[in-house]
Amino acid sequence: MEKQLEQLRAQIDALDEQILKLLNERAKLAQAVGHVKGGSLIYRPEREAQVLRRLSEANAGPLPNEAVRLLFQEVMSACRALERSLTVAFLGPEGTFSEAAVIKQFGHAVVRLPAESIDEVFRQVERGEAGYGVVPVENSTEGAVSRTLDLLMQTPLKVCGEVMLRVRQQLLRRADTEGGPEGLDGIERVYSHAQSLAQCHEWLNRHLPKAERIPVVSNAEAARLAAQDPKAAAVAGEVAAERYGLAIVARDIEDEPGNTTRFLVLGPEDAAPSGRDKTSLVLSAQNRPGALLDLIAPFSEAGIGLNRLESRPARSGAWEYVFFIDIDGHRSEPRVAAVLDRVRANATLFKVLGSYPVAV
Ligand SMILES: O=C(O)C(=O)C[C@]1(C(=O)O)C=C[C@@H](O)C=C1
Repeated sequence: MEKQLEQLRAQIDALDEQILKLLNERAKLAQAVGHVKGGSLIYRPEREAQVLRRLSEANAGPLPNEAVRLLFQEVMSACRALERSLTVAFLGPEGTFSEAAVIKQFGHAVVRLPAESIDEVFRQVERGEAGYGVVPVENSTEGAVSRTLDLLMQTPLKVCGEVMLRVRQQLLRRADTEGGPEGLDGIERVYSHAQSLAQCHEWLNRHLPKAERIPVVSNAEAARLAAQDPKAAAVAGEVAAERYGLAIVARDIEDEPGNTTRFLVLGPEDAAPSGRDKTSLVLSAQNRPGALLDLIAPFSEAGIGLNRLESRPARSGAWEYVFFIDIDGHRSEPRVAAVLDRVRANATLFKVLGSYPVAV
């Protein structure tokens, strides 16, 4: 057996050297691309999406596509960092799902800048303190993040990407609590972000009906508080458990098994076409019956899929609404551009938030 192991490991060593050589060749090409680009934007979300999609299609296994995606996102992250270092702002503190979304989209070779609020993420990118920002926009269980929608209306920034993150909530508690970390005994308080509490509403009703639910600014803050209080637990992600040294006493406690949060990437420009894109818009119609349906009719007439419609009060105090709409396609495709012109002509407010690749 020893002999066999040795032989196999020698083969792995030889392959690792080849992979390393190839990776460095790739890195040199990325550096050359960086020189060709000159002073223009280094981060090209459409190209990164194309690379990841192509490799998923080419993948013959046994590595699953998810692993291939992760590995190559890190390869591109490292290559990109050779061209220029990127700073990405997100809703902090460290250990939140927003940080996990940054890593999923940009890899580890970026500077991650935790911000205190969604407003602050927008401001940091607007002021140029961060090149990009990542903000949550909707959750499959809880719906829209209204603060993000309100800020999107005003910002000069563009949406240049989206990230889909499967959100798994854990119940965390100090490992040294009475009865050991296995039980729920003695939990009088549960801290978490209001959205996470809502996502685990049924589970908490069933397992901790008497515990007080205390909403705090973030899941990471909840974990920090639970680490100081033996009678408390926190609902948060696995990264928060690691960061605050807490035990996971119940796993995957979200009520919806497919619980997913969608994040948007904000930057100075939107993305070029990648072949599979979305466009986000905000518009408003006159305040009369049927006005919205008339306004969006051109999309279905042109066969353009409308995959999200969210309304927010226009803050005019007159029961007027603005509508956030995501459509299939890139704003530069002639078919899409023609319909956008038609819709713009009839809208009282019209803003293209950006076109970007569908999440990979
Ligand atoms: O193709 C480019 O424009 C590159 O800079 C190379 C590369 C890559 O490593 O593949 C790196 C950064 C970009 O965001 C996209 C792709």
